[in-house]
Amino acid sequence: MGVDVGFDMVPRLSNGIVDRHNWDRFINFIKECYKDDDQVEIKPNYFLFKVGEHPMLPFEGHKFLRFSSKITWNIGSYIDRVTSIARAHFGSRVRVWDESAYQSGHYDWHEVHESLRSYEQTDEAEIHDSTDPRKELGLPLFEIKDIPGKGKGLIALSNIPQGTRILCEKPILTAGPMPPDALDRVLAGKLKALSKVEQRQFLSLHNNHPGKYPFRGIFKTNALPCGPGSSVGGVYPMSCFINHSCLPNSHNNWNAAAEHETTHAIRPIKIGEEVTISYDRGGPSTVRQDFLKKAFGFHCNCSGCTLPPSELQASDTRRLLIQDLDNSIGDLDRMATSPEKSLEDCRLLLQALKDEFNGYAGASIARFYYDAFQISIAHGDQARASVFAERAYEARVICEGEDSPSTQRAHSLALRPPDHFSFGLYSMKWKTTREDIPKALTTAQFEKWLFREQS
Ligand SMILES: C[S@@+](CC[C@H](N)C(=O)[O-])C[C@H]1O[C@@H](n2cnc3c(N)ncnc32)[C@H](O)[C@@H]1O
Repeated sequence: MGVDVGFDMVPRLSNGIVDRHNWDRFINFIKECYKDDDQVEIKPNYFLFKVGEHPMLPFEGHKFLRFSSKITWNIGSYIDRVTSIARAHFGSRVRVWDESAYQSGHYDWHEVHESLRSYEQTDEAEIHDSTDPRKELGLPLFEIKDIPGKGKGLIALSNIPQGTRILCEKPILTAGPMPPDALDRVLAGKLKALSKVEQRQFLSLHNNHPGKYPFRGIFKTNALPCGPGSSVGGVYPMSCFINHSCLPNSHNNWNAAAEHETTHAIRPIKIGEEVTISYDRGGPSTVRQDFLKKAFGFHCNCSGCTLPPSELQASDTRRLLIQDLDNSIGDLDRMATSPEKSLEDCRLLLQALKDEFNGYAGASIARFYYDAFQISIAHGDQARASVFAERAYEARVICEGEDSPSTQRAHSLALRPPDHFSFGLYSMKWKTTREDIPKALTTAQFEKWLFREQS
């Protein structure tokens, strides 16, 4: 017998880039604190504290639920110190409990023992990440190669973890919309002013529209919009070699502040795999196929378009659902009068995106968490707005990096939701503060609270 004391991580950490980064900092801190202590042993996958009941801290934070032990003569100072370091890194997520004060932990012991067992196994992707010498040495992550049926494309030379910045480039040139002859003339003028190397880079790009206006043809085939919906396009030395997939593994983004284009891995990419982005505008496979044929002159044979018939039908249904939900979330009258319905649509849409993109929906996830933020803050709910903005931030870090203005904006809104212009715009009927974010719910309960689901 005896009483247990310790802390639980509530809600548990995700395997996303932000939580991983915070956990790594915490683990490094622990390592530094106990580097001269024989009672703390570094095992391949975790720290083992050889006091009390030998509590452990794994190197992979998403596996961690609890640090605790029965009270013995030598454990107290270890529990206290690890708890205060954890608190400094994770704040109110660290839930302290003490059975001698009639408090019990948040998780049941079955869950905790399962998490402890998982410490022994290392995730396959992480083995690749940590042992890949190319990444360590800063060597190129890809090569440009001929790809059957697609012209050239980018092939990964190493395993690329989610969130990695694969490319960051300034445009060779940019241009806005204008009639074909004028565009060709403008481009010819811009080309003349470039260096020989840049001229060669531009002229080596693919042209889907050969004929009267060769410069315009190259531009139309390759230009990436300078921001969502922008009519100005930019042409890049390497980013323009990235081919399309309807289930892309990467996301490209124009950073207006830095005036550069980035490409980030939105899911882990295996060595030898092609790096892909999406050129399409959504919708079911036939609509995507028509668009890609008309705008880019190819028939898409990506893994999303070549699913077996029943799976393709399910995917098409999800894509239509995503479009319908997107439209209804954009209805401002509904957001004002029935915000709970708009929020429910966000929940359904996020679930449909996760199902359709196998958990890696990239920037769409950030966009719809931001919609959920707007719905909440427009009715005065700072608590939920803050959580939604934090999730939009985490998704943006993966797709665009910390230096993107949208990422930074999501981060500051997570800290100060009322800074948003629409704070209380429709009502204050959901009024809360950030202090009202619940701290003692299970993950499932927390999600229900977040989306205001009736139980
Ligand atoms: C921006 S370029 C991409 C690089 C191009 N493959 C090259 O060799 O320069 C766009 C063109 O690449 C080709 N392409 C891109 N994605 C493709 C895909 N999934 N299947 C076949 N062709 C593709 C099409 O010809 C398209 O017009």
